[in-house]
Amino acid sequence: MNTPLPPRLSVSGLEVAFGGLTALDRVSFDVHDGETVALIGPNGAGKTTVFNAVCGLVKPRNGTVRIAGRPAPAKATGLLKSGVARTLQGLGLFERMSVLENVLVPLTSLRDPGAVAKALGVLAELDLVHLAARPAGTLPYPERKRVALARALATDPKLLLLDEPAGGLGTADIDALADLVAHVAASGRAVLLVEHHVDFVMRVADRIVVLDFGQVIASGTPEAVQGDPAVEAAYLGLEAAI
Ligand SMILES: Nc1ncnc2c1ncn2[C@@H]1O[C@H](COP(=O)(O)OP(=O)(O)OP(=O)(O)O)[C@@H](O)[C@H]1O
Repeated sequence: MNTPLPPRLSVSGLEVAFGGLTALDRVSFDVHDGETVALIGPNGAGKTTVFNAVCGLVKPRNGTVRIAGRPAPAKATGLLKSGVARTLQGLGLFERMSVLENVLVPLTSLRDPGAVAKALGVLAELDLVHLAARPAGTLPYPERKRVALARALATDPKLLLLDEPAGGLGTADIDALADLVAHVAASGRAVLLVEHHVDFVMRVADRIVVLDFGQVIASGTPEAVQGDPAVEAAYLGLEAAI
């Protein structure tokens, strides 16, 4: 009999406090290979803190983060080696460096001998080759977002963490992004994304985990979560009501 594989990401009983503020309270969820999970919730619900805890940027008071059954490494290079890549809300591009140089950064830190070929490959996949020599800071926002995504995909991660990937994009770019995320998941990768854009979430997520005041108040398929009274109450009065 085959032993089932552990989830690509398993967050269990996560508790994070900032001084007297409990930012995460016993948060648990899994993300499996080939699955896209969206983490949603009102402002301040704790979504970014989950990402930061997964990446070792904040230390939980309690709970565990496991990547493919092993404790998550705390350092950036360790995470890359474990097959984890992340995009940031603020993109975090090196503005004066070229698009190609930005995408090379994680590959170089892994001392990947095929770095240039891989970077060019991912730039081609994201229709960015023609911009490879341009300083990242000179590009329009949607292209800069694509560069950040290319940089995250360059190391061929098994788990991709996307922080507000649809934020600031127009309809056509969001459509293209949704197709890309579907393609990434269909290739067997696990995707965890934080997002406020409800239509995008409903379109790409296999499952949604809803946070409010640091607690998971609902989780399930987009259809199940959409009709959940606790979710409606959490969003009550907010423009982004799901
Ligand atoms: N470094 C920090 N020091 C103190 N408090 C923090 C810190 N980081 C986050 N918090 C607090 O923790 C709570 C959760 O914040 P977090 O940024 O994770 O929420 P979020 O759901 O990502 O919000 P948003 O949708 O606005 O990005 C908030 O009350 C926030 O003010």
